[in-house]
Amino acid sequence: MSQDTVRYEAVRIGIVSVSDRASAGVYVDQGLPALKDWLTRALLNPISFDERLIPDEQDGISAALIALVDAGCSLVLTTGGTGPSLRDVTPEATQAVAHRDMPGFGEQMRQISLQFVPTAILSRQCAVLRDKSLIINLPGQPKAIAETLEGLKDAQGTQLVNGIFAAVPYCIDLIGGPYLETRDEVCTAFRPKSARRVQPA
Ligand SMILES: Nc1ncnc2c1ncn2[C@@H]1O[C@H](COP(=O)(O)OP(=O)(O)OP(=O)(O)O)[C@@H](O)[C@H]1O
Ligand SMILES: Nc1nc2c(c(=O)[nH]1)N[C@H]1C(S)=C(S)[C@@H](COP(=O)(O)O)O[C@H]1N2
Repeated sequence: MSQDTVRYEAVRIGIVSVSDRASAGVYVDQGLPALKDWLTRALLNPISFDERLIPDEQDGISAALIALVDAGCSLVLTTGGTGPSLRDVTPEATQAVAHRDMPGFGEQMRQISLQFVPTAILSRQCAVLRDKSLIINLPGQPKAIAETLEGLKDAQGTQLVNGIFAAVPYCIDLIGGPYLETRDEVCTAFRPKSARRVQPA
């Protein structure tokens, strides 16, 4: 058993790429690889990914989210389908399975994304809780995944605007999930002092 396995709790993460064209094979999906790449770089915990590539259909998206939560995913990230086009229904599908709303994530994502593109204002992305799972919508542009999760850094790596992932580990603590730990060079998780665990040497 590796040191990582001993020290860090395992986490199951659902990743959902919502794209009519990628799911139909018109273009190669870049959403799932981008999500896996960023999460694997950011987290020290061993991750098992449960992935779905599906079209922009509200009922199908909601069904996928419910299945991932029921399968024990503490975190579910979607990418795509958050804009104003008539086919963009990911926020509606997410709200339809919500037990509680977490509006701060959408607010912060739009703030971050405005540092990158003026059209950030067009994203209706949201986050919700369902049972013991946090579900977060990210925009569909593959580059937007790291931008929203990680935030904005300067050339020296100094954080200028916090990414939303900084708040995810503490949120997962509060809903009874595994204790998530991040690599600081990618993302520094914020927890109040009283919630920090001392790691064994
Ligand atoms: N899963 C994906 N893989 C690769 N590129 C994507 C993916 N999703 C979106 N993109 C790119 O980002 C752009 C904006 O994403 P958006 O979610 O608005 O897609 P869309 O225009 O609704 O089309 P579709 O649902 O068919 O991907 C797309 O036009 C495409 O260039
Ligand atoms: N960080 C970031 N956020 C972004 C973008 C982006 O390129 N980077 N694109 C915007 C655009 S152009 C749109 S239309 C909305 C919704 O995108 P979606 O339909 O692909 O989810 O996300 C916005 N948010």
